[in-house]
Amino acid sequence: MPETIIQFDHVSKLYDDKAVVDDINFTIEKGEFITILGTSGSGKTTTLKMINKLITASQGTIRFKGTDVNSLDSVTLRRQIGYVVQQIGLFPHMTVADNIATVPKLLGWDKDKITARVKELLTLMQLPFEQYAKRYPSELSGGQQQRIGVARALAANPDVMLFDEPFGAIDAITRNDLQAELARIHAQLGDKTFIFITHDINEAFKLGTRVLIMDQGKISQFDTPEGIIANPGNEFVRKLINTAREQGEIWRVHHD
Ligand SMILES: Nc1ncnc2c1ncn2[C@@H]1O[C@H](COP(=O)(O)OP(=O)(O)OP(=O)(O)O)[C@@H](O)[C@H]1O
Repeated sequence: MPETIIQFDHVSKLYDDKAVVDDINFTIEKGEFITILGTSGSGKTTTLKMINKLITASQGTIRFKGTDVNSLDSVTLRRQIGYVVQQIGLFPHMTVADNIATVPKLLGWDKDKITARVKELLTLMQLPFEQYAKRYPSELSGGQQQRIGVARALAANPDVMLFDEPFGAIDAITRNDLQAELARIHAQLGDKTFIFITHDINEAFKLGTRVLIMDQGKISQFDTPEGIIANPGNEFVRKLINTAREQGEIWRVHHD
């Protein structure tokens, strides 16, 4: 049975009377990998930040596991929601292990449990503990730093992970590796819900079990990649798919 984890019910966000998120409705089930795709300024980040209450909705109701987020304490809510952004924000003066252990330490876990968790997460990220635990962020590549950012967000075992363009500043080859790793991690963790913002249609369609497409504060379409390709919901979605197709043409090789 699908189990709803997040629900937006007529949610809007207004700045100076202008709706940047405009009366949106959607439901996310536990264990899904949702990608949010849209042009710059379409309201993706605002939508994501309303889930963990970094931004408060102006209208409507957002439910986390059935409870209105407004009636939940922000700290308690955020403990259940990991958050990864492009500007990773690792603490530069702390080792990799200490960075990953930030939240477990705040929660007062004992030392052995923290070390075991750090080891487990570094293994999951395919960064050997012996080699990486004592390094500082400046001694890692951008892609490795991003993996540590993901490990840190996963440390206290949240139900939901929010990703705001985490691979935006990463080169194409590393980005491809990180996409594959994230898909593997999601599959390996089993019941975690991932919500991932990207500008990149290929990334969105490759990673998402469903893709939520936003345009000017509204949802253009929310469906599986196959469903969207087979049946684009409106002109904006059709344009988006055609643009990706045209870009793909560049790589077509003629053999004769
Ligand atoms: N604090 C604010 N005050 C006024 N307007 C804001 C504020 N924060 C965001 N906006 C506006 O809301 C709109 C949506 O912003 P948002 O960051 O959600 O877009 P986005 O789809 O994530 O864009 P991008 O892909 O460029 O990050 C934008 O037009 C932005 O200028």
